[in-house]
Parts: sequence; C-alpha cells; structure tokens
Amino acid sequence: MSNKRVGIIGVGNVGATLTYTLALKDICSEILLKDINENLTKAMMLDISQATFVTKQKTKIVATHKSEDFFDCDIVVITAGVPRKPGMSRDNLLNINANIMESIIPDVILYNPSAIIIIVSNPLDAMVYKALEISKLPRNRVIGMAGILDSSRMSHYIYEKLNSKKDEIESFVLGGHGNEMVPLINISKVLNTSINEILSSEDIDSIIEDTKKGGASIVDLLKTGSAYFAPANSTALMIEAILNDTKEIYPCSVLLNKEYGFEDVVAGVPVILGRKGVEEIVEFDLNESQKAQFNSSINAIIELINVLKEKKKKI
Ligand SMILES: NC(=O)c1ccc[n+]([C@@H]2O[C@H](COP(=O)([O-])OP(=O)(O)OC[C@H]3O[C@@H](n4cnc5c(N)ncnc54)[C@H](O)[C@@H]3O)[C@@H](O)[C@H]2O)c1
Repeated sequence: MSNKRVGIIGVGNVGATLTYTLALKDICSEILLKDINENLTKAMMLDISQATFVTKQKTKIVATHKSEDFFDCDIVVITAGVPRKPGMSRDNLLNINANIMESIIPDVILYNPSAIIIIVSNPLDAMVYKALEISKLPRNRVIGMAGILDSSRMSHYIYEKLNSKKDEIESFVLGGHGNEMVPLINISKVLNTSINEILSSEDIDSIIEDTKKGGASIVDLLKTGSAYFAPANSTALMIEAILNDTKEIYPCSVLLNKEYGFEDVVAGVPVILGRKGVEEIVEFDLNESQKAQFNSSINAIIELINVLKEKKKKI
C-alpha cells in the first residue's frame, strides 16, 4: 500500500463504489470523501470503513465537509453531478454539471495544489474541458475516465458473441464518450487475433451498436440512474496506474494539442498513464473509416464545448 491520499468528490453511486473498490485494493493510505449530502458522505464512510475490517484492509476512509479538510490529495476524482435518467442523453447534463464543476474546482485546486484530477461527471469530454479551463492546470493533470469503460463494454459484447475466455479479449474504444464513440475493430482482439478475422460483419455491427448504447441500456433498465460498477472499476484502474507509475496505455479523455490532427478539444485517445498523469499521448494509425468516425466524434464534442464558450461569453 502506497502512502498516498485519494480524494473523491461526489459519493453517490459511482463515487461510493469507487471508494469501496479502492479500499479493497489497498493501494492508497487514505481516501477522503466529500459530497453536498453530508449524511450520505458519513454513511458511506462508515459502511465502507466497516467493510474493510471484514477482510483487514488498511486504507483509512475519511468523511469531510469543509473544503479545507479535503486537502493534500495526490489524486482527486470528481464524480459529483447528476446522472442520466431514461430518455436523457449525456449531453442533457451539460449546464447543470458545468455549474457543479465551477462550484467545486477552485477549492480543489486551492487545497490540493499537486493533485492530478480525474473527471467522471458527464458529458465527460466537455466536463474535462471545463475543468481544465477553471483549474488552469496543464493537460497532463486533468484526465477524463470513459475509454476504459467503453472498451470494457465492447469486450463484454465480444464475449457474448464468442463465449471465449474473458481475459483473452482486448478492446479499444476512442473518441468522445457519446453516441459517436469509435470502437477500433482491427485493434480489438481475442488471443491476439483481430475480431475482424473471427466474427461476421453482422456480429461486429451488433457489437459496435451495443457498445455505443452500453450506458443507455443500463439507464433504461435501472430507470433511476446510470451504471456504476464498471465506471468505478475503470476509474480505479486509472488511479492504480498513476499511483504505481505503471506507464500502461489506456484510452483516456485529454486535451488534444495537434495529436490526431485536432487542438483545443478534449477526446478519448490512448495515453501512457504514470506518476505525472498523462505522460504521453500515443498516436495509433487510424484507417480512413476510423479517421472519419473520429472526426464526427470530435465535431459532436466541439458542439458541446461551444455551448460552454457561448455561456461564458454571456456572463
Ligand atoms: N465518465 C463515465 O464514463 C461515467 C460513467 C458513469 C457515470 N458518469 C457520470 O458521473 C456522475 C455521477 O454519477 P452517479 O451515478 O454517481 O450519480 P449519483 O447521483 O449517484 O451521485 C452524484 C453525487 O454527486 C453529489 N453532488 C452533486 N452536486 C455536488 C456538489 N456541488 N458537490 C459535491 N457533491 C455533489 C450528489 O449529492 C450525489 O451524491 C454523473 O454525471 C454521471 O453521468 C460518468
């Protein structure tokens, strides 16, 4: 267990599940929790802390209410916000969650000057852009979680088609965390063989469709909120990579600066994660069709960013 502190703002479904997942991994010394709902924060602290005594994990869980008590974190995860309800797109959450970012981030930066910030709140790519703008941090320290989740959804749907061993499946999804996400078929593999070579085009089309609707199908079943186990586990993987300086490549949302031919926009791309956050952006060679899909995904993100910019101009 490293002597590191992780802070989580928003202790709802994703935040609480992330706390539990991290506590069971015992990869940090302390997890600080903060939510506008103080009773929820305390309840989650008590329940998760008590759970760690069952299997003797050492991670300390702390409920905080004042910004100054939420300090010196190495990583701060922001899951505060409103989740989707049936019929809503992630984009419908834009203004409400952007306002929440504005209310949270200044104190996060003030009291956690060295932290790497991981954004989970939706619409993900636009919220990372907003967080970068408010925090004025360099792009390696403000990272969005979505690509690992979308890739795990794709792996699940490949598994449903092939029923192969779960750990033999590798998937990669780039672009924005929305309907225009870009599942990379040629890079997605089972036992090192591209799924192009093992599955019919009908099966591949249905995997792509199911992956894009992966979040919405859970929202439709739940009716009261959105997915949280897979989002929490995906965020925990990012935290582990940063704390343990693993330098592994994961798809994460970052500000592009001419990579993939775009700048001043946030999108999911392969990055090397390590102690400094995003240590490098990896440029995959995309084929013409993937480039076209990536472009339309970027355009959808730019539309949301432009709404944020317009709103800022009016203030
Ligand atoms: N990036 C992804 O892949 C992904 C996946 C799942 C969920 N999400 C998003 O994550 C967010 C959280 O989802 P959830 O299911 O945990 O929702 P939730 O409603 O269960 O939890 C959100 C929590 O945020 C808290 N909150 C709201 N405003 C706050 C503020 N100003 N300060 C502190 N806390 C505040 C609420 O009290 C609540 O406890 C949503 O925006 C959801 O769309 C993103």
